[in-house]
Amino acid sequence: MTTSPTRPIILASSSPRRQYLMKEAGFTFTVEKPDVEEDFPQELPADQVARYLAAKKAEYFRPRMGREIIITADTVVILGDRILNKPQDRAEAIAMLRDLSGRTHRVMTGVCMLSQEREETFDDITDVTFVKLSPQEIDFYVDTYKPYDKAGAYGAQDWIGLVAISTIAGSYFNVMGLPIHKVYQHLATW
Ligand SMILES: Cc1cn([C@H]2C[C@H](O)[C@@H](COP(=O)(O)OP(=O)(O)OP(=O)(O)O)O2)c(=O)[nH]c1=O
Repeated sequence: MTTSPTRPIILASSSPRRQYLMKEAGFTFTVEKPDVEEDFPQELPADQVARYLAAKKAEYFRPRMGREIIITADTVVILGDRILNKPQDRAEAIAMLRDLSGRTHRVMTGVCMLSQEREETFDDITDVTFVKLSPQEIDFYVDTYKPYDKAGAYGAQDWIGLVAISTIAGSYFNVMGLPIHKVYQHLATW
């Protein structure tokens, strides 16, 4: 039922979760990896960071674009007005999970679609509530799952998502890395 656009799609992402979601939604695409430093201006409001970084990843491909549609994305975790990106090391991962424990945070994924003629950027928000986690549970998770490639130091699809997420308001797949329902809607207009 998925009608892929007539132009080839490049999913420019190294995230296996994004590749999985695009495939399961029925799209045909090739994968390339953006090689971009994921930094952003400090003065940028937290709710614009995901879209900014998605657009930055897409810009990387602009000089080499043919007739494809490039799709890039970026997922950030926002706690209060702090952005939690990927943890640099074990200590930072543990600190992030201690902060997330027993509280509600916001997950934003920004998506950028780029062709030679058109650029579209959008995002999606999911509010996620964690139960309280013990220091032992946090240590176990970090040491076993090594969530260094994940924003906020956790994967909703991992053990911690199963035992710690009490409520989700919004798209679960957005938390995993791609608001696939919005990608589907937007691609129908390309
Ligand atoms: C919060 C959360 C994040 N994540 C992942 C999604 C993203 O892959 C990652 C955030 O990093 P991103 O920079 O968004 O993506 P990436 O570096 O993995 O891939 P690329 O830039 O090549 O597209 O965290 C989960 O898998 N589960 C979760 O619950």
